[in-house]
Amino acid sequence: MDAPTTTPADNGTSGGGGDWFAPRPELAQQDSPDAVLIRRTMAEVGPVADKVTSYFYALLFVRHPELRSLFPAAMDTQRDRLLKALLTAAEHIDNTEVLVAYLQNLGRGHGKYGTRAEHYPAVGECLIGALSRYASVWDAETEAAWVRTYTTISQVMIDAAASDELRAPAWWYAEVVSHELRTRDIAVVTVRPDQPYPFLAGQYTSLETPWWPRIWRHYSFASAPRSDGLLSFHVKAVPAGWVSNALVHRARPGDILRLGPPAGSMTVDHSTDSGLLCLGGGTGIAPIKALVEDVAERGERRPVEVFYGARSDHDLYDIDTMLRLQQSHPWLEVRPVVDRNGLIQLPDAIRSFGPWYEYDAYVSGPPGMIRSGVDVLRASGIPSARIRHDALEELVTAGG
Ligand SMILES: NC(=O)C1=CN([C@@H]2O[C@H](COP(=O)(O)OP(=O)(O)OC[C@H]3O[C@@H](n4cnc5c(N)ncnc54)[C@H](O)[C@@H]3O)[C@@H](O)[C@H]2O)C=CC1
Repeated sequence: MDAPTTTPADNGTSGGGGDWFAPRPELAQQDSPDAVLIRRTMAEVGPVADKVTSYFYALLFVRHPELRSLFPAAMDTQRDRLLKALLTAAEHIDNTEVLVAYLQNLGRGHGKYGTRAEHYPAVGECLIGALSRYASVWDAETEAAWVRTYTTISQVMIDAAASDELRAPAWWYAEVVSHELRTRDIAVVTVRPDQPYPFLAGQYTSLETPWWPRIWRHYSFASAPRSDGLLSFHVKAVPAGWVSNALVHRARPGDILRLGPPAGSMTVDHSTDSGLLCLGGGTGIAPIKALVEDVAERGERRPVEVFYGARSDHDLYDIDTMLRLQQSHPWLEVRPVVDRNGLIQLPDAIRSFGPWYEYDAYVSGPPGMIRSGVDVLRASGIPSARIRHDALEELVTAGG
């Protein structure tokens, strides 16, 4: 199961990185009775999160061996994703808007795994089995709160998946039509989906290669939707990244990949004409390029300022494309930012320009860069609600 998708910077799901059992005491005042019990359990099991996760999967596969084939053969990266997503959802049980958006997206993304409505009770039963074993207080009231919460969670996901099934396939096959190695470890991979693939510039998809079945990784679309229906991704092979290495070093034209549905809300708000301030670090430039194309296609003339960061000149693998776009569009400014021995990092560069408080901001790149980028943007006067980036939980696995 996926972790949260794109979130505005301030909704609380993406700021903290890995600590997924941490209670959120600042929300305690508005908590419903169920939320109080849910958070208490989460605080209690936090210190033994690993054990809870192992026990949860042990229960699931022993009691429901038929579900094993829905998960990858090697469970290392998957291991805490399902539980983490469920607990993230439970944590937001009182925040209907965030919860529903998050769960609908999760429900949609699950068709590609072969998840069906009847699997949800099995997962719920094992979730409760694992929590009840490790929580220090587990009484009838706590169990009832978890059952109610899980029922709400699964119902939203089931409904979203069902309504999506009527509109779109659970996954698309996509044939690699070109594979261009830009540096030793970065490739631009272009694919042709077997059916129309509707998405918005700035979104991402999940992708499975034929070499690692059932291992899905997230990649942002590197272009706005094109009239020929082709989709491009910028992929960097990372150490121990099975999918990324396969895509960079093995994929060739003719290979068939699978794509999940599009996700993410790092998209352009066309209802305003505010300027766009975009920070793209490394392959994080891909969705930024898509956003620029989107503004250009709409014929908008709002200012767009792109800061494109890389560790070295050589790593600015897409600078020619960005500079070409700049030449064609007077409203676009592209500024390459190369680290000087780590002294100046991408987010620092925006401090020398501005003012930015009237801009909408878009941040894309490694999780550390997104975190510090959001801090710098806030400090420069852009309200959190106008800073968009994909959820950090997604990016951690996106690296693989
Ligand atoms: N939608 C998104 O947010 C997307 C995110 N990505 C992610 O972007 C990453 C790209 O990796 P690489 O190309 O190896 O990037 P990289 O490690 O070479 O860094 C790129 C830029 O980010 C800056 N940076 C890195 N860590 C920083 C930190 N802690 N604080 C401030 N600045 C920092 C560097 O100074 C450099 O300018 C991957 O993790 C990938 O998952 C890729 C595509 C889309």
